[in-house]
Amino acid sequence: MKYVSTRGKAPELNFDEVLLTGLARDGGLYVPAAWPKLTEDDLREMRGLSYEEIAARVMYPFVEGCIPEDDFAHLVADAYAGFDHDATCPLKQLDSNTWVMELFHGPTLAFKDVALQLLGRLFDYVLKKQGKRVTIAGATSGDTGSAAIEACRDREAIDIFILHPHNRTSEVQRRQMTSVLSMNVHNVAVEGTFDDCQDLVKAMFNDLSFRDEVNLSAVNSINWARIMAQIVYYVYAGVSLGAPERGITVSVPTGNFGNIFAAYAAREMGLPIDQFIVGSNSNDILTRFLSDNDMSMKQVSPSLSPSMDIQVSSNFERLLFDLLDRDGEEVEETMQQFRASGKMPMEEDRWRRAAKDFTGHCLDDNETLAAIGAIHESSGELVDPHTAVGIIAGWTQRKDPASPLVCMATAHPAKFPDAVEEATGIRPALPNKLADLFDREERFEVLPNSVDAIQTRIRKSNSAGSAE
Ligand SMILES: Cc1ncc(COP(=O)(O)O)c(C=O)c1O
Ligand SMILES: N[C@@H](CCOP(=O)(O)O)C(=O)O
Repeated sequence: MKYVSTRGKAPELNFDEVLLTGLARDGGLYVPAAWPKLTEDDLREMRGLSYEEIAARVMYPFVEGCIPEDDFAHLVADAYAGFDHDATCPLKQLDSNTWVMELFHGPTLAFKDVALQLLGRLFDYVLKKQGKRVTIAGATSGDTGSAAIEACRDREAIDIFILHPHNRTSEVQRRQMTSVLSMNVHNVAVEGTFDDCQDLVKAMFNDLSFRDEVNLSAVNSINWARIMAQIVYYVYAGVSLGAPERGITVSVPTGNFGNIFAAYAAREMGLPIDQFIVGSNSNDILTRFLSDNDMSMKQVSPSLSPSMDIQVSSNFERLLFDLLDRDGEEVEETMQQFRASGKMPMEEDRWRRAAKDFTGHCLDDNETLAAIGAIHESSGELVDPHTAVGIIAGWTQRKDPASPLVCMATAHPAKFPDAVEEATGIRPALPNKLADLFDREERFEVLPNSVDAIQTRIRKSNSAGSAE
């Protein structure tokens, strides 16, 4: 499998290069040169297989040529062995034709574990084979950070720096990151928003001499391997609910567009998906784009679903690449205009193509609280604010009531206990593995929103490491 950049100028890479590279050297994102196909028979044969077996089958074409099939199957099985549900990502029925796919049974209680538990192992495998070390820089609005830290802590060939927006994550999210005291883990609270953190990471990747000096790698969904691992649960949901004979509708609480893009990738591979529903909070740039072709940035406002407090959804560029018929130059121009003017130019017929498959819906904080309450009352389920946004988006926007609606439950309710308690009167307890989270020592430093400050911090740590 070869990978190409959405901006068309970076070299084509194979899987292990893509894994270590993160952002392409031309500023684009890597995608497969062609989508591997799942035939109807492939889908039928997956019925009744375990999550791990389906995962190994779905992902193997993406790594073929770099990792032998047996080794890959072992890495996959090991990645999910620590999940605390036998089905790994169970599907729970909410009403006669709505399912919730629980993606939060990994170590840090969010869907990020599904990809990052595998990524940590893939990094280890490839770095050992190549005798290399990397510095990982990641941006988080709360969940990627802890999942990445958990996946990379104490790994010999990795130093990991995670930037989170100071005072803009939930306390549980912050403590999950900052209470990991491993020597190779560095938490930085940036005086800014998640978008600022993400821009800092991208700026470090675009500084080619810095990225080569420290061997920069990524754990955010700019890294193709993240998307690859997220494709699996859509296939798992689809075959569990009748694929290839029957399609599904998916509803996904969306921020950086990685999760919903993985659903799109699953459809490009052959899984029947009838509709993609994008749920947002009051930071509603994607909903405005899908309803009115208005992709214009506004000031980001903090919400009860902080992991979606975002304006620039990185992975939208991967969809844009397909909407612009894989013309890298046009993608680059469009992205530059978006960054310069704050508004993405999009021709009507291209926008119509996107709006035909994708539907957006946004909820403000009051509606989110009401949603958590209503879902609890009607089904008995406690859901976190992100999941609630996705479920209501699904219920209001599904076009075909006969198509099974699968809503992605992206975080455990105990990650956002204040909102859940306000909405239902019930404070969800942290699972035992995190019961002492509020007693653990924390370590992080606060730095200004400045590339220089972050680069200096990374260099300082690298030179201390090499002096030891
Ligand atoms: C709990 C939760 N839900 C939804 C999202 C949005 O997912 P994505 O960024 O893949 O669109 C995130 C963050 O990414 C999250 O942490
Ligand atoms: N909501 C995310 C933001 C980063 O998204 P990613 O999927 O690109 O890693 C978070 O939890 O940090």
